[in-house]
Amino acid sequence: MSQKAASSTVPITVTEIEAIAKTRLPKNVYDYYSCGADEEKARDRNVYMLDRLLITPRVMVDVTHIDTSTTTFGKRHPFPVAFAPSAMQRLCHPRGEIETAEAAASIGLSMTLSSQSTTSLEDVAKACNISKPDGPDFWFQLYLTQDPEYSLKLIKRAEKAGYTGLILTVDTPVLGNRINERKTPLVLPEGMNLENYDRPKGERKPAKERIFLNAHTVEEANEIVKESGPTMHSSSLTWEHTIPWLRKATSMKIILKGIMTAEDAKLAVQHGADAIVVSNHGGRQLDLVPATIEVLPAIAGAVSGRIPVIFDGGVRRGSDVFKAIALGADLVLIGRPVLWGLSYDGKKGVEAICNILERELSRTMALAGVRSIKEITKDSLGIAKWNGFGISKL
Ligand SMILES: Cc1cc2nc3c(=O)[nH]c(=O)nc-3n(C[C@H](O)[C@H](O)[C@H](O)COP(=O)(O)O)c2cc1C
Ligand SMILES: CCCCC(=O)C(=O)O
Repeated sequence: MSQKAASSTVPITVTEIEAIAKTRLPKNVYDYYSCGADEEKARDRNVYMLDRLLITPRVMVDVTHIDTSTTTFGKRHPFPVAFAPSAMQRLCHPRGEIETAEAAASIGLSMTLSSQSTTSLEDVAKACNISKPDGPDFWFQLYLTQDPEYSLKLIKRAEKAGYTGLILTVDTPVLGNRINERKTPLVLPEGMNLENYDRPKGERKPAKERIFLNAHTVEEANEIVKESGPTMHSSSLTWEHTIPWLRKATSMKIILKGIMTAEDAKLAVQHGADAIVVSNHGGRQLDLVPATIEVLPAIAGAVSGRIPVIFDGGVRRGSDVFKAIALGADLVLIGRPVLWGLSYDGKKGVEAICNILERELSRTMALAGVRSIKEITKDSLGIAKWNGFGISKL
């Protein structure tokens, strides 16, 4: 190894990039990004359960050519990773969501813009020319609001701007109990707004200076809605009404984010969802739920290839992507790693995160003896036996 390489300070793992981001972000912003709900057990379990899975490598396989690419909805992804929606990215970088979108476009990975973005959906679309036929898919994440007409306007705007998928987040009827956020409420600085919500100029922010258009309890929601009006999130989504209503409203793909059981996955298929995201919201909603990797096999089994199964929660290495694919995911979303990359070095930082994950995935595949995404199956995985020595195959 050359002296230069040996003394390089360039971060080479996602964890190293997070450590740098932590030193650059104000404490309350870092805490908001990193936190989970309640005792953060679900957030930590996502990572812990991925770590418990072991890879059982096969040798004497010619791995001279590794192909990490995959296709969903007819779009080719250079590797099976896309960006999860995450709110308020200008808190980590002055150009926030635009830098993230530029990184997505340059690497060719799909991105979901949060409805709670600090850059408007139109500005992101324009900056990155999201309708380019050879570019990646850009999806728009939606929290349905109390007033369906208000949501409808947002949906129409997203469609007109060129977003091809609508990710409806279904795990947030009320906000999870985020202890840090309750103790030190995060208030957006002057000049920063939730740009997709077209409140008339000068109208005050939601009650109690909440920046989230959501409440911690149903009682609080009923109180706040009187003051904050139609932008308040809805707690009344149902299988019977919500998907048919969305179907009428838009021709974008409808993707349900926050599915954690095989039963709900089947209902999503029955009600015509185009895809689901297996997600516990990065452990930020209900604490003490299973890790997403634990529920993935049953959900993938229930869906049985009828629609794409997208996965998120705790993915920090290429080997985590490998494990999720092995257990039935078609595509893997990363949430916090994008925020760490953005805080570290804007677009370049997000690209660095992607490059790290791609290289790690490709190396994992070569060392495990598989050559393509299709060849990654649960045959490559094992788990240490609870009560003794040895490995159980999954
Ligand atoms: C700071 C932050 C903001 C988030 N904002 C949103 C959001 O606006 N909409 C949404 O559906 N999910 C949101 N999520 C959840 C992510 O989309 C994703 O499910 C989760 O972060 C995945 O876990 P990971 O961070 O361990 O990769 C947010 C997550 C974080 C950490
Ligand atoms: C109402 C939720 C706001 C953003 C979000 O989803 C998160 O912080 O996890």
